[in-house]
Amino acid sequence: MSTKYEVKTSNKLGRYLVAAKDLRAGERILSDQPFVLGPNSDTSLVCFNCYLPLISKFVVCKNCGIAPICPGDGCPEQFAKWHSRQECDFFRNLKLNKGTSPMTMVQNVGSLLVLRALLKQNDSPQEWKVFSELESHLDRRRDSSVWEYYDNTVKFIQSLGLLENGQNQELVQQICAAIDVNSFEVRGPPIPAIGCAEVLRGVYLQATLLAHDCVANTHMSINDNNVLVCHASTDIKKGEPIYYNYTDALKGTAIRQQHLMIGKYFKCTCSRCSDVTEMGTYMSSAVCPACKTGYMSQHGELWVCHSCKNETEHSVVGHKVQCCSDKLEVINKKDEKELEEYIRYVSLVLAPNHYLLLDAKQRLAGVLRDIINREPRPTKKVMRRKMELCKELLPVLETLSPGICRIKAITLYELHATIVQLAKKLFDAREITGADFADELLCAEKHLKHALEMLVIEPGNSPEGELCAKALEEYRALKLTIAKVMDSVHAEGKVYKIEDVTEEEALHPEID
Ligand SMILES: C[S@@+](CC[C@H](N)C(=O)[O-])C[C@H]1O[C@@H](n2cnc3c(N)ncnc32)[C@H](O)[C@@H]1O
Repeated sequence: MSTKYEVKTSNKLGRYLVAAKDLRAGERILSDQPFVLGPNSDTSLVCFNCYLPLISKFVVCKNCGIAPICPGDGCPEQFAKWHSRQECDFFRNLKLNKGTSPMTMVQNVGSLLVLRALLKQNDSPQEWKVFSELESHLDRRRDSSVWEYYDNTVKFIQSLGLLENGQNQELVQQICAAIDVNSFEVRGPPIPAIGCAEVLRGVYLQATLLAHDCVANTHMSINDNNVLVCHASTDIKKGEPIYYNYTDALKGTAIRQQHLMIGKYFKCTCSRCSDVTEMGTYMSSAVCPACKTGYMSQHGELWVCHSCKNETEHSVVGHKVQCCSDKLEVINKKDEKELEEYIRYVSLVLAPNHYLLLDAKQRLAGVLRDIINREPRPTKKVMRRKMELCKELLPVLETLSPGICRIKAITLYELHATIVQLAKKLFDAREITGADFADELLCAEKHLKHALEMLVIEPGNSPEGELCAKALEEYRALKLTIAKVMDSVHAEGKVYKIEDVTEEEALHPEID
C-alpha cells in the first residue's frame, strides 16, 4: 500500500486517488509496470515479440510455428520481449491441436492485446482480478457500433477455444471495453534507421485509478522499459484528489468533452469545462464582429461577446470556426509561408489563443526551429518570430497546465536557444553592447533553468530525458559564457568575442 495516496470511491468518479499526505511539485507519487501492453486494434502487422512493425517480411517463431516475429537477426536485444514462454506453448498447442496458421495470427494482430489480457487469467490470477474490476462501461457499449467493431475479436478468441465453460462473448467485449477505458498511450520501440515509433496501448493497474481533470495536478511519463511514473506537477494537499488529464490540454472544451464522452463515457464538469472563457484563455472563442476587440464564447445556441454583449447565432460563428478548422486541415503544415498566411487569416476570426491558432503557431515554431538549425546564416527575423511564438504559448500553458509540464519545458528550452543564437549574432555584428549581450544570456539562462527543473524528472531513456541531458550540458556551457562576457564587460578596453570561449571550455566547464 502506498503512503502517497489512498483509493476512495464516489458515485461520480468511481474509484479515484487522493493524496495521503502533502505532496510537493516534482514528488514521485507512483510507479507502475504494465499489466498488458500491445498494439492498437487498427494496427498494421507488428512483431509479436518486440512490437516493431513488420513492413515487408517476417518469420514465424521456431517453437510455436505461428507467431510472426522479426526476420534476419531477430528482435533487437534492447527491446522488451512480449512473446512469453507460456504464450508460446499455448500457441504451439493451437497449431498442433487446432491447425491454427500463422496467417490467422497476422490477420488478427489487432486482437493481440485482448488475447494477452485474457491469457493473464491463468498466468497472473491476482492481477487479472484487479483488471476485471476496472470500470468498462460495458452497458453503455452494448449494441453500439463499438460492440459491433469488436465482433471480429470475439470470433477470433472463440476460434482459439479460449472461453471456458459458461464464459461467453461478453467477457471478450468486457476486456475490449476495459482496455479502451483504461489504457495509456505508450511509445513503441523506435524503428531502426527511422527513429519514429508505433503508438501502443498499455494498462497500468495503479495509474488507471487516477480521475480526470482538464487542469491536472500530475505529470506522467513512460520510459523505454514501459514503466509508468507519475509525479505531482503542482503541490497537492493531503486529502485532495490526484488528477490526470485524459485528453489534450491544448484543445478547446468541445473537442475535449467529445473525446472524453466517446472514449471514457463521461461528461467532464471540471472548472475549466464549466467556464466558457477556459480560465481566461478564450481558447474556444472568436473575435466579436460588432466591437472587433472583444471575444465571443458559445452559450448554447448563441455566441455572446464578453465585452460589448453582442449576441450572434451559433450557425454563423460555428460555421466560421469550422471553416478555420477545415483550412488548417488542408494547408501544408511544414511550410512557413502557408502557416504565416493561415495565422494572419484566422486571426481576423478567432481569439488570439484559440486552439486552432495555437496549433498553427506551435507548428510554425517547429518549422522555424528547423530553419534556424539548418541554415548557415538564419535571419534575425526568423529568430525573432520564433521567440515571439514561444512567448505567446507560455502563458497559456502556465494557466492550463500549471507547474511541471512537458510542452512548457520544451518551449522554454526552445526560447532559451533562440535568445542565445540571436544575441550572439547581434553581438558579433556589433549591434548590441557587451552589457546587452550579458543581459540576453542571463535571460536565456533563466528560461533554461526553468526548463531543466521540469525536464529533470523525465526518464533518462526517453526523448525528453535525452533533451534534459543536452540542456544540462548547454546550461553549464552557458554559465561559463556568461561569466566570460561579464568579465569582459568589466575589463576596460577589452572587446569581447564569443569565440574567445574555447570549445573545450564550453563543453567541459567546471560545475559550480
Ligand atoms: C480510467 S477509469 C478510472 C478508474 C475508475 N474510476 C474505476 O473505478 O475503475 C476512467 C473512468 O473513471 C470515471 N471518471 C474519471 N474521471 C472522471 C471525471 N472527472 N468525471 C466523471 N467520471 C470520471 C469515468 O467513469 C471514466 O470512464
